[in-house]
Amino acid sequence: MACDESCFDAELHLQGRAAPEFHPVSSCRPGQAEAAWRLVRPRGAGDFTAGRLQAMCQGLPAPLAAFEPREPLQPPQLRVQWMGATGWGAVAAEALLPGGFVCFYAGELLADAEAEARCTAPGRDAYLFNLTTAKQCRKLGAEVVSTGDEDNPVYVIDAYVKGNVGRFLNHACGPSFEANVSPIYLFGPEDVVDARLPRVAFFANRSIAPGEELRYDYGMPPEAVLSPSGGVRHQSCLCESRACRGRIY
Ligand SMILES: C[S@@+](CC[C@H](N)C(=O)[O-])C[C@H]1O[C@@H](n2cnc3c(N)ncnc32)[C@H](O)[C@@H]1O
Repeated sequence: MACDESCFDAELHLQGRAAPEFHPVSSCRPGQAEAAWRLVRPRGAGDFTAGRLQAMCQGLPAPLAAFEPREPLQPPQLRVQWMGATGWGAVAAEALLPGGFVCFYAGELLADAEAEARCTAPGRDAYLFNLTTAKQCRKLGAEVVSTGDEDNPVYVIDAYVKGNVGRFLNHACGPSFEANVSPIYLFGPEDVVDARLPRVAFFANRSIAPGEELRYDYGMPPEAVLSPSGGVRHQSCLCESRACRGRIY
């Protein structure tokens, strides 16, 4: 679902630099997700309410702390800015309070295998956001048919070509002062709740001043990314945090 700039929830300042092949889409739904959304709607959806999910998630660590917000999420003003060595980044254009909503992560919704198949170039994986694994879905009380590794996501959001401001958030190793936002799986009341298809929303870990870059820990294990030939790929980290692990993956 490509759409015009009115869909974009951030003030975009691309400063004359093109973000190659990138098309902004609404942050309300992952791009192209409508068909997939219908496709995966569970037969027993009526049994599986957001309220029940919320109850079952108490005490689970983020990002599995799925919840239903009490009030509509109000997106703050963000802007996209050239950060130098780490490319484009997202910056707060207004002060954010701890726990405040930052933005969604939108993109194309893909089955995990299709997302992996797209990752032929180095760095490409960093635009994927894994949704819940079969194991996590079970923790959330859902019955899912496993199609492979229990720790692999069932679905993935790919924001490389289509996405919103969420795809511009860079990585900072955490926990640290620099990793100032966290992603949370969110099951909104207006959706047909499917444990495999949470939305991904970012929230502030602390007070954030206007002009601060927004970064989160991508949390990618060191051997998570393989090249098409099966070798392990690494990407150096430039987060400059005291907690820096030296590599994004
Ligand atoms: C999801 S994108 C973030 C937006 C990206 N900077 C851009 O210009 O489109 C992830 C990519 O940003 C860069 N990046 C993000 N965080 C970084 C970090 N801490 N150190 C080095 N590169 C980083 C890497 O190229 C990575 O593949």
